[in-house]
Amino acid sequence: MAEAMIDFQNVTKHYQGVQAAVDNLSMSIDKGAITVFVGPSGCGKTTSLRMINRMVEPTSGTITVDGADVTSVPAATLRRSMGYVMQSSGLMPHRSVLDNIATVPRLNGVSKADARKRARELLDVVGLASSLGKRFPSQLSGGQQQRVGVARALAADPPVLLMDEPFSAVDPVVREELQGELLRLQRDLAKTIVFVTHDIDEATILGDKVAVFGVGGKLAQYAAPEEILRAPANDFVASFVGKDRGFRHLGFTPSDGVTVHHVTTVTPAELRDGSGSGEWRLVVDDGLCPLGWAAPGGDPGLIPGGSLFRKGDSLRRALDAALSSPAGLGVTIDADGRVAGVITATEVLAVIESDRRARQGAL
Ligand SMILES: Nc1ncnc2c1ncn2[C@@H]1O[C@H](COP(=O)(O)OP(=O)(O)OP(=O)(O)O)[C@@H](O)[C@H]1O
Repeated sequence: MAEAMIDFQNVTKHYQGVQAAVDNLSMSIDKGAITVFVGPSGCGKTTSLRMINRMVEPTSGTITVDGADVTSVPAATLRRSMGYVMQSSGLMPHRSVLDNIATVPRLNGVSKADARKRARELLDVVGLASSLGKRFPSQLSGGQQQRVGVARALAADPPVLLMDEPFSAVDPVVREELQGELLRLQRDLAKTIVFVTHDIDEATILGDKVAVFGVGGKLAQYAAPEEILRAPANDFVASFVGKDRGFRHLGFTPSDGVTVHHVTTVTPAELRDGSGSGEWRLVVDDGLCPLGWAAPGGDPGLIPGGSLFRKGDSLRRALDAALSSPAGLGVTIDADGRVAGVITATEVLAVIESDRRARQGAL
């Protein structure tokens, strides 16, 4: 079993005039993992997050971090010991990017030169060019500002990172990029991350565990994302997760049962010079990497292919590859990107169906 880093024991928060923003929350957050708080607006996610670093004080109950009651540490010290990233990056507008990142180390007594050196390293860690260090926050894009926000939160190398809707103000493409970056960073850093979002897709992509909060600040379900998608605890969770949860769940289902078939390949030169064929042929370069498809018949035109599938990918990727292919055949590649064969949509669907039956039988 994973080791706990943060523990909520019967934690309740009443703001004046609000029934209960958080209602008797008890949960244990794993060390070195990403835990996502998700739920509709006003269900107490931010309040729960902020009680961890005492930006908000609970009305009752206890929170411990690494075994110590948070009230045993002065609030300001506690806050500095955890990274905090919020939606509107929260950068200081009149300070350069480097100085923003260096803020907490400076407060902790690190010399200006050392703090800036560390800030420059962190720009690289979050994928920003060092030349951006001299700019002011307003001279960066929204996505870059969020990266700086992450760098600033990491500056003092805190074991715990609190992230409150950090990617919700950027467009979907940048958001996906930032999510990928966070997962990459986390593979190296293994921080204890608590991440708030109201987007269930973001929650299932990022979370090792997901806590679904319901109306009235009650924890409705707390489990691994695949478990929440497969077996929502109640109607509220089921409706929050949405009708397409079955499809999302495929993202966690292995594709072992899908057979990879041989495919006829042809190079662009062979395609130009040769005669037609009665079947779809996969056009490949000299290194056997896929370039596209040649339709049955004599037309030498190259038709762009769909998404690619690697052995070991999820059933969702298998289905994507098969359905997005103009030939109805999902191109399978090996670890080096070379063609390994093709999969058919019919067979992928048959595996999905047998997986569904097996799961129903197990319930
Ligand atoms: N400082 C405050 N004073 C009074 N009520 C508050 C305060 N902060 C939050 N609340 C109320 O507490 C409840 C929970 O708010 P909270 O911000 O924790 O929810 P949330 O799930 O993070 O919502 P959102 O997704 O909209 O940010 C809401 O009803 C909110 O109006």
